Amino acid sequence: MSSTAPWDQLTWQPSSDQLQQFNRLQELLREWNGKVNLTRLVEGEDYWISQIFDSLWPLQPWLSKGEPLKVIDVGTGGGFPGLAIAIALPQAQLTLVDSVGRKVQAVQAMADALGLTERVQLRCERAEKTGRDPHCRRQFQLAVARAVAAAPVVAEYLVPLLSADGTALLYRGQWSDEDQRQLQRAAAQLNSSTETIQVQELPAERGLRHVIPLRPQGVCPKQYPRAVGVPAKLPLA
Ligand SMILES: C[S@@+](CC[C@H](N)C(=O)[O-])C[C@H]1O[C@@H](n2cnc3c(N)ncnc32)[C@H](O)[C@@H]1O
Repeated sequence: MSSTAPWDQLTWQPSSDQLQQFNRLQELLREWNGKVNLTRLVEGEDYWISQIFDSLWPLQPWLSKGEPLKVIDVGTGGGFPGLAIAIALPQAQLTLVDSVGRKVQAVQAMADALGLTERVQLRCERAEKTGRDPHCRRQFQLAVARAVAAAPVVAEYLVPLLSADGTALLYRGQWSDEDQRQLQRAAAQLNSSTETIQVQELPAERGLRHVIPLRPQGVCPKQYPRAVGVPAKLPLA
């Protein structure tokens, strides 16, 4: 890592053990990327800024509290933001979901190699199924998704998973007023609402990032998420 650590911009700093785990995760990604196409963001600032920092900057309120927490990462792909969160929040239980079996196997192997087996559970399934499973529905204080689908689609995946006091974090690059209007319409149908948008300029001129928090306003109607494929085909907005 370069001497200008990206988290100098955050209120949270990783411990030396956590830094070692991030380094180990980078080695594991290199190893697994040779077998499964997980991510192209593995080296240098691609890894430290576009993967680790970008996964963690929206979590500062949770990072500073360090309380026990159930977190779900939907569409985890090569393990982001989920594995970075598991390292940064040692009190958290993580559930990572992806529908692609070979990615799930690789991320499970990486979690095991990092000593996270006890706290990280992988599920190979569509998010529409996860949201209807009573073991998952309304169970999570934090539900996150990065680069998975359009925001109204992601909202339909995440909101049914939230506990009454839970928060969904939708990681986005660009964000427009029209995006916000569409998401608000979708959120209302899910009995939830958007909170203040978080904005962060990534270090090393890697662009602007937005995270849109959603909070439940009551119980999510039973019909959501709809059947596999329907949220993406007929987005709520
Ligand atoms: C572009 S990748 C992003 C991976 C990771 N979140 C990241 O930011 O690097 C999107 C991932 O979402 C998964 N995905 C998309 N729709 C899904 C769904 N309905 N259920 C489960 N996984 C889904 C895909 O299989 C893919 O691995």
